[in-house]
Amino acid sequence: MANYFNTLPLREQLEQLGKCRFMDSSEFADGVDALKGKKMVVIGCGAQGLNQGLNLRDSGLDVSYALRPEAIAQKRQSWKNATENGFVVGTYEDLIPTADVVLNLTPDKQHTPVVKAVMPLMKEGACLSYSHGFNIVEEGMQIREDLTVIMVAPKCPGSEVRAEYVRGFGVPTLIAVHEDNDPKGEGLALAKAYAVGTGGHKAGVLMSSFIAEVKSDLMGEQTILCGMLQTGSILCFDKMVEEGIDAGYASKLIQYGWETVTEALKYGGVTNMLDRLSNPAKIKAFDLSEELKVIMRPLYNKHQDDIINGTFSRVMMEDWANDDKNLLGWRAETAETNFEKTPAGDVEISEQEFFDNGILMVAMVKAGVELAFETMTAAGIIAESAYYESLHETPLIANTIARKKLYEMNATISDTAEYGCYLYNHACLPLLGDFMKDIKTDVIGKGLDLEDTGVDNARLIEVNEALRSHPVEAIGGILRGHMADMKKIV
Ligand SMILES: NC(=O)C1=CN([C@@H]2O[C@H](COP(=O)(O)OP(=O)(O)OC[C@H]3O[C@@H](n4cnc5c(N)ncnc54)[C@H](OP(=O)(O)O)[C@@H]3O)[C@@H](O)[C@H]2O)C=CC1
Ligand SMILES: CC(=O)[C@](C)(O)C(=O)O
Ligand SMILES: [Mg+2]
Ligand SMILES: [Mg+2]
Repeated sequence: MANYFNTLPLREQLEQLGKCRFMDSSEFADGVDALKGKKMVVIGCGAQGLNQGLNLRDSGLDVSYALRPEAIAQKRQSWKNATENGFVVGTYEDLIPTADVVLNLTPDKQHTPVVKAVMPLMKEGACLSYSHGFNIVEEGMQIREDLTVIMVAPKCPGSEVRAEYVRGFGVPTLIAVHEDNDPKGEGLALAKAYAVGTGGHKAGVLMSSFIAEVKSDLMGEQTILCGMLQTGSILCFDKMVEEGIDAGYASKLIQYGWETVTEALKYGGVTNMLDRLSNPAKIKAFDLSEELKVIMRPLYNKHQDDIINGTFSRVMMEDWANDDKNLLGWRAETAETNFEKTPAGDVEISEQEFFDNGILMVAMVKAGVELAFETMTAAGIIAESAYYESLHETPLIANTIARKKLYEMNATISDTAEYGCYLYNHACLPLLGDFMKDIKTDVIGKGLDLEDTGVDNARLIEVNEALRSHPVEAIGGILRGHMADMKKIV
């Protein structure tokens, strides 16, 4: 097999990268009807598998789990996830032959062997679904021509796919039908019903392509969503402790700070997040983010370029072949960081204090969101997709850090995302070395010690105009307008 994207002429590459249409809510009027009475068999009861299955069942659909023999024999976590939630669990031989839709929710590294094992058992004309385009695009997996192949990709960690559904909302979702595998022309109906079943239609669904999804998803996770939050956590914690701030306070400010400041982002974009700061702090955060964007832009460009030309996938697959040596080594290193090893202190921090004492964190989120958005759209990703993949998903990732720090984030996201997060972190930590030397506690840990809270009006007007005029704010205003069911997280 070869990288499918690289076999295409530029014209088709651009066409596929540009597939992105925001779907009107009326297109989901049939709800889950196309899947009613159909057997949905999920392979892999992990982050996406369990949580998507819970949502689909609550939406009235018939969901069961086909697990690999050792998971059943050893009663592994995936077996516990499925059985403790009352799902039918069986082997591939038990469940696949009668399945109408097989949901491949195993790790990307396992997709080729899993699909090869399952395809011969699938009945004529069944449907195979993915939640990420890697296997089809980066590996060029060929699927039996009588099978329908679709993608329903939540732009969100598995745990929050469930959490937002339970709140009565959902998470932005990209759907696609693999053009080489839609023999009965039913792929779109199945994908739409699946997106309604997970609750994605309440947040927003894009008619996308396997290529557009994979080239944006890899970028989001390797930069703002996971990489920046990891790098920012480590740098901000070490700086605060170095400057004499109580380690427990520093740990708590970061662990819960990302969630607090990015909740403002989720509701009102970068503008609202910075509006939560005092005027002097807003200008300080703006200036820091501009500095960060200049320093980090080459790294964002490199990651996007490596994703587009297949270098990232090739390098990651070399690690797959090397028993995940880098992934496991970087995971172990992360666990040894001071931030991870310092529990959040038993100290009260008010919602506003997270902003006032987290100016640098706000600056890092602004810089990462804008850079990721700018770089994706420059590479041919359409604005709606870039918005979901940069701004909207950041608070959803921050929710995982609030639960159990970087450990929880890296355990909940896919192994592919975790690998990309560490790749970014390894490059960005040294890149920000000089920048961090000039950082003091007024922007992280203590807040500005303001004698004079006055600001220069011309500068403030300039900053406010710059905030509001960034393209991520324009598309964000439109897309958030369709999120009528958005709920507070607490
Ligand atoms: N994690 C996330 O939030 C997101 C993930 N995705 C995509 O969703 C898909 C699933 O990812 P994710 O939920 O993170 O996966 P997880 O790593 O959470 O879960 C994978 C599951 O698959 C099982 N599994 C592992 N290897 C095999 C194998 N060889 N054969 C059969 N089952 C196996 C594991 O169970 P056991 O080891 O017990 O057998 C585990 O339950 C991926 O394509 C990913 O890119 C998309 C969006 C977000
Ligand atoms: C959670 C999500 O959307 C990621 C980061 O793309 C992933 O886990 O692969
Ligand atoms: Mg993603
Ligand atoms: Mg991903």
